Amino acid sequence: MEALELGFRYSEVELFRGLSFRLEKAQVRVVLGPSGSGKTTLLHLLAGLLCLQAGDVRWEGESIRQKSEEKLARRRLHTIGLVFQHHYLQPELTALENVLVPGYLAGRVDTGWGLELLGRVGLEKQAHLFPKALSGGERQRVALARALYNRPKILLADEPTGSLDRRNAERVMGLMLSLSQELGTALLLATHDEHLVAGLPEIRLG
Ligand SMILES: Nc1ncnc2c1ncn2[C@@H]1O[C@H](COP(=O)(O)OP(=O)(O)OP(=O)(O)O)[C@@H](O)[C@H]1O
Repeated sequence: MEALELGFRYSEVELFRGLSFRLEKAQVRVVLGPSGSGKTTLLHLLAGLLCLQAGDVRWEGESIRQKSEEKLARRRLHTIGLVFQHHYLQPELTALENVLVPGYLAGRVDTGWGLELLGRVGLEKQAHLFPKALSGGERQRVALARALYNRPKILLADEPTGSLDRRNAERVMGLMLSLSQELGTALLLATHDEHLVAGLPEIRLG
């Protein structure tokens, strides 16, 4: 993924301008900046969820600028995995069914792979539980498994540990780093928590 001279403003407030960087296969970068500096906005632009103003975003060398909503949505399924501060699991689906949702959307459901991913995040025994029966850390681990189901090229994570205690935050962080390395997925992680990501290469806003 490539960001080329990205700029964005909400009316009078300019969040950033001339922001360029590349994310290669399995590369990790952290977006740091105070509250309101535009971390979420940047991730939404990179995911094609917000209209570009200045500059461009390229997925695997291809500009997303001219793509229709429909084309973008189809490409996004295989290109981008998303994890947010809130897990956004479907309450009426089990952990396994939640992990399989991107597979349904992409027309490629593989229960074995879903179970394997749940195993990788330490939740094989919870596969058939509903989200309400899981702890906060467990729900976020299901959300991570779901984000990786289609083997995306890039995982975009927006404050993914923001609602977890220290121990769970470190566990989710560790899993995100190890699984994305293993699958060759690049990771771009926005956070306030500088301690949790100390030593990782950063993009600083604000
Ligand atoms: N739809 C919108 N219309 C106007 N201003 C907006 C809109 N969405 C966000 N903003 C403003 O843009 C700024 C950046 O928001 P953004 O959510 O990207 O920041 P952030 O760095 O992710 O913040 P936080 O760390 O608090 O989540 C904020 O000042 C916010 O109020």
